[in-house]
Amino acid sequence: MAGIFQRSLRLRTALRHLSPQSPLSWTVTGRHTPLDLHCPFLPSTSWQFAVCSRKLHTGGDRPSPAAAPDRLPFSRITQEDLAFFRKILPGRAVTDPDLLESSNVDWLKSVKGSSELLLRPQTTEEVSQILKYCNSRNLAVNPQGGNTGLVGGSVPVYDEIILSTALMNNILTFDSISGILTCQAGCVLENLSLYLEDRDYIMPLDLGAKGSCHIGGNVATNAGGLRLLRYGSLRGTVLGLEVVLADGRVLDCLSTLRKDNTGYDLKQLFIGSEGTLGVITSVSILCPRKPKSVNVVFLGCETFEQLLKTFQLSRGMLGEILSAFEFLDSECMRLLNTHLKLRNPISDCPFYVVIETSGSDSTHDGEKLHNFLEKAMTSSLVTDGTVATEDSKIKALWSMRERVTEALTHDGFTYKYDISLPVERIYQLVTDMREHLGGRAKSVVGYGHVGDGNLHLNVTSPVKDPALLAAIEPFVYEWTASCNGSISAEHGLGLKKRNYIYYSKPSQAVALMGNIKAMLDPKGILNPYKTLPDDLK
Ligand SMILES: O=C(O)CC[C@@H](O)C(=O)O
Ligand SMILES: [Zn+2]
Repeated sequence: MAGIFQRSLRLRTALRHLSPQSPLSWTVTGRHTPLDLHCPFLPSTSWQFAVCSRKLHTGGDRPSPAAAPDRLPFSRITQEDLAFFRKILPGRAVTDPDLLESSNVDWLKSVKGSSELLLRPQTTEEVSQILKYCNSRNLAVNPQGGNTGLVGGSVPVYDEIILSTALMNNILTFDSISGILTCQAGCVLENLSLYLEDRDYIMPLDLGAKGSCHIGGNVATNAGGLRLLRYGSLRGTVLGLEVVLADGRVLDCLSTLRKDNTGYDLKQLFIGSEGTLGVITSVSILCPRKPKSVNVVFLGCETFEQLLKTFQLSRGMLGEILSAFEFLDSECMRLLNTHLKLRNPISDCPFYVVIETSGSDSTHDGEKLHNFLEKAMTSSLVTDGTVATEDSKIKALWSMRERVTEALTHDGFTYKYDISLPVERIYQLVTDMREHLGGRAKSVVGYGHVGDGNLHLNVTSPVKDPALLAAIEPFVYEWTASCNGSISAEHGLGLKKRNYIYYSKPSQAVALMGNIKAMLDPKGILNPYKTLPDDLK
């Protein structure tokens, strides 16, 4: 009883900060979590595949394990090739193995290539020269941005040449009337955010990895992140792209127009293509105005049903100011406590919610948030909560959600699933997975973007465990297909998930993807072994 009293007291105290008499003026700052890699290095054979010939719920075959992909017959780099690259990129054709090390391995340290050449172009013209040459010589190329991907798409699998966009980091133009930013692909997302904030705008995209990911990589993977609920996907906010095709031709679709119905919208082909159809060199993007008032609350719910009702209530009562509705479960909280020593800001609950509002009037927003929280509390939807009023606390609250991925890297080997489902089903998969595994895993955690119906299901084990993997897959994919969900909501397919594509796409669609690949990259030199399934190679 005392506990319940204390909980509601805390929320009531928090609500007082939201009264119209004390309007809020919070801002959310610095959400980037430095990437701290301490997980043991895993051998390059650590990926596991399953192949299924068509979508399961339409009556396909059961997937069966397959080996790592065979190295396709690309040429090996010769001294003449090196001389060419050194000539066109003086001092920027890197062969030192120590310098290549971090570009050869992914952020999770689960995929490791053995590339011997890293190219660092600065201009579109240089990218064009590189690809023209590689295409003529049949040299495979791995385009790389900030290398923060989670599906092994951003690193070489064998000895593909790494083409980094790191030095293509200039902002080209910014139109302060319409909020359209045009920049090179290698601009770091956080740098773009800072640039825009000085001009009263923000990026429509925000992710935990913003301190290192590149906008070109974000577009190439159609990254979702924390603001999608409010500002929509990159498919809507990217207005134009400049792309270098496999043979070196430059496709200039760098439009800054909101409306353009002159035939096919070709840029869409490259958004989410994971570097398999072309190398994105410049991006123009529509940016929202910087909100004048940003508020963050952290709430606890007893059941996922209550959490969903809280989401429904927030949509109704907060309306257009709702900018994020994220969740994590108590297992995530345990890992945050254990591995990162982050303290739960409220009392222990089975589920936690991070809600962000972004609006233009702090009094109005504070009032709305106050009424919403009052209603959520009196309807017994939330059992505890806290409201941040200072920057440091706001940052701390966001950390509880943003640093779950980092906490997981300290929990052993992690099997990661990024699933899109009808929102009312998203936690059922976690519950069913726990029951299905019956204690064989170290941790089974669920978190993600409630507002987008996107679950991040992660299963850990002390070491890589093929028997555990066999229990997780294909169960997780069959479960997802049975709800007509997607096996990749926002992380892409990369190397790790590509052979599961048939669970979420009909075979005719996959075949058409193969036709498009063959038309744009007939020799298959761009990011081989990624996105497209083995049976299309
Ligand atoms: O690590 C993951 O599974 C999710 C990473 C990211 O998409 C997030 O939403 O935090
Ligand atoms: Zn996510």
